[in-house]
Parts: sequence; structure tokens; C-alpha cells
Amino acid sequence: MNEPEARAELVRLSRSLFERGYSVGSAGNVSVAVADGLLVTPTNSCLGSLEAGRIAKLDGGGRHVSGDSPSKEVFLHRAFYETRPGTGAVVHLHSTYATALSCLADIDPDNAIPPLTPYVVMRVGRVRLLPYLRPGDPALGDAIRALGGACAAVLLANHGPVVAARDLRSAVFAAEELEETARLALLLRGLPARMLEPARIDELERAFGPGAGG
Ligand SMILES: O=C(O)[C@@H](O)C(=O)COP(=O)(O)O
Ligand SMILES: [Zn+2]
Repeated sequence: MNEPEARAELVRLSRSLFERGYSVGSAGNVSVAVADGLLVTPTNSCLGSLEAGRIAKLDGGGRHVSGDSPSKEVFLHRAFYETRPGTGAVVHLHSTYATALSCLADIDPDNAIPPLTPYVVMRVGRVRLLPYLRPGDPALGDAIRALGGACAAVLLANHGPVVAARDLRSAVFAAEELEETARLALLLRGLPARMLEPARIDELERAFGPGAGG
């Protein structure tokens, strides 16, 4: 995909997320890798009304070269590209159910989104809960780098999900699946839910790869 196409897809899929309630106001940010750098949604922009020509562009070294000022979470996005080769896009949302889960005191930090269904294992994989840090704190990037590329998705405590994938379509699908599974987890809270067993998860990973759309 060339840069004009990547810009158009970023506008289209961000608007789709906004229109379906995955993001409200100016919450969330999205980035897409292009041949000579990164396209990032501008800080304080609304995912529902992005303008292709105003999207921020960073060069390979992370310097802002054109468009409006980039999202303050650019550290977070760059850490995924640095530690997970093959990453083509990153999506951060404040989607309601995943954010609700991120505020619970007793979720498993190594498995913040439970493996309830095959699809969440295939699309998202294991999700780590990262401790709360102020939005825009560069230490968020360090926390992602400390995972060494092990996870395609994380839940930021008291904040929301971040998902990386090979392209924007896959990242959006994975963010949607993460949100739906968070909703299921909250619906099932207090009920004797059965998780997929480790052997079933291994079988899915062998067949379909380790999550976030491959
Ligand atoms: O929660 C926050 O403040 C950010 O993580 C966010 O979602 C929006 O920040 P910008 O991308 O800088 O607008
Ligand atoms: Zn945020």
C-alpha cells in the first residue's frame, strides 16, 4: 500500500471505529507504517473526522516531518514497531469494556483478556496488563520494550487497550475482538466460566499463529 492509500485507509478505519462507539471525543490514536516512516493521528484529534493531509508523519528516526503534531502516545506506538518486526499498524482505544477491565483490582496481569473463545486467541493472543502511567509518559514506551515483543496487545491499567498487527485492518479487527472479549468477561464475571485449556490454545497457535491477525 502506498502512502496516499495508507492515509485514506487510516481515515476510513478510524472513522469506522468512532462511528461504532469504539472511541469517543478525542480519545484513542492510530498509527500506520509507511516506506519512509510512520503516519500517526494528530494529538487531540477525533478519530471520526481525521483529514488525510493533516495526519502527522514521522521519519524513521521518530522526527516529526509533516502534518499536525503527533499523538502524545507516539512513544507507545514506536515501541511496538521497534520490538515486533513485521508490525504495520498500532491502535489504541478507550473502548468501554476493555477499559472497565483495566480498572479492576483483581485481573490477572499476565492474562488480562481471558482466553474464552478461539477467535480471541487467534486475533489477539495473550494480553499483558501494564501498570498505570500518565498518558504520554515516555516510560510507557519502556514498559512495552520491556516485554521484548512477546505481546501483540496490552491493557494499560485504568486507561485502555493497545494492539499491534501486521496491517491496519488486522489491528482494527484485533482491537474489536479484544473489546468483545472484555465484554464477555464482564458478563461472565461471578459465573463459573470455562476458559480454553492450554492445550487448546497451543493447538490454535500452531494452526493460526500467535495472535493479532498473524
Ligand atoms: O488517554 C490519553 O490521553 C491518550 O492516550 C489518548 O488516547 C489520546 O491522546 P492523543 O492521541 O494525544 O490525542
Ligand atoms: Zn488513551
